[in-house]
Amino acid sequence: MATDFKSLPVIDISPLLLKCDDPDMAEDAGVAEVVRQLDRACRDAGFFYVIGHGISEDLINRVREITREFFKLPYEEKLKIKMTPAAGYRGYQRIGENVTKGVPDIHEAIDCYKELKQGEYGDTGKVMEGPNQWPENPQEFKDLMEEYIKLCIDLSRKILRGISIALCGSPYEFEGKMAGDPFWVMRLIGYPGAPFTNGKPENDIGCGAHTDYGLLTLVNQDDDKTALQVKNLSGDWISAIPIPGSFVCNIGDMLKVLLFPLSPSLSRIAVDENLVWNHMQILSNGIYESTLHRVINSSPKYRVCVAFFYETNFDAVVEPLDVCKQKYPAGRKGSQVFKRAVYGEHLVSKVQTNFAM
Ligand SMILES: N=C(N)NCCCC[C@H](N)C(=O)O
Ligand SMILES: O=C(O)CCC(=O)C(=O)O
Ligand SMILES: [Fe+2]
Repeated sequence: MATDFKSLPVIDISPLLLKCDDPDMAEDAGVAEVVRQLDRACRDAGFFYVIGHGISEDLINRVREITREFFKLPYEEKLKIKMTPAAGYRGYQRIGENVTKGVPDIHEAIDCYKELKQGEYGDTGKVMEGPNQWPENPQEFKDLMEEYIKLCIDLSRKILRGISIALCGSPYEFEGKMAGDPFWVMRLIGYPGAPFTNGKPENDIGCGAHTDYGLLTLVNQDDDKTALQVKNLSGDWISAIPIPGSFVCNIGDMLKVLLFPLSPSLSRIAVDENLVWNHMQILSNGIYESTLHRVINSSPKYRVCVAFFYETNFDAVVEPLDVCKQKYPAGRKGSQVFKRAVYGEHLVSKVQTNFAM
């Protein structure tokens, strides 16, 4: 994030969706306005709400409700789809099992990932191999989620056409070699309601401050609790107050990489706090950054969030787009920083350190 934003912008992307299959879409006035708003939002906050996205509010709500029902099941039932390294880190994890910066997160979740063909990406890919583990009951669970995933993939690709135009003019920078076969992650997450002590909610950290790993995240959150917080330049936490039917959308580490040029000696994203580059950040030569965010559910009610992460190809070598190097040869802060990251390596290094098992 580059500014002291006090709220997150709302972007109606319907003009972009109308034209997004037209190679000349950038010349359309409606598209140009959406692109301007996306660019502003990515520079200022790295976060924005998306409305006019064409995914029915009914489906968005059903996906959260069926997730809520699953988390209500007895623990033994949930353990039938337990997440383990042998299962490619896919499946159910209990409260406190996911760890962020050494602190257990107060959430439970089902993690699923694009299914990889055996051996497709060598040793790195092997870590993530395995079929997704879906609950047996209710029966429609898997079908509903698979329908939702398809729509999220499609929507993300379209939003990225707009962001691509914002960065370099061509709508297709995030297709082909970079993200023509996009990896994706979906986390179905449940945050217990805050316990009350002495009449005050005890604010457990549902998910500690982090950035997301890939290109673009679509957050589908409960309408009636405010819990997701985004850090601005001054260090204030700005709440992503729910807007029913919207997605909270944010850019991840790979876009950051695409925008900033990495030290040639670094073959993967450095773990140092100040050197963490999101996909989006590398791709954009630092013009866009992935923004720190966290979750605190201070409502007494259980909160559900379905987060969809649209990433580059698993084996994409992400480095600044040529156009970004030309436009911003010295990077955003005036110092030449060359960065490059292999997305799959970044993901695996995260996943392997995310769990206390
Ligand atoms: N696939 C994504 N982006 N998951 C985000 C999870 C963030 C929390 C995780 N423990 C961490 O420390 O990264
Ligand atoms: O629960 C939320 O609102 C967001 C969760 C999140 O940031 C994540 O899973 O990466
Ligand atoms: Fe996140």
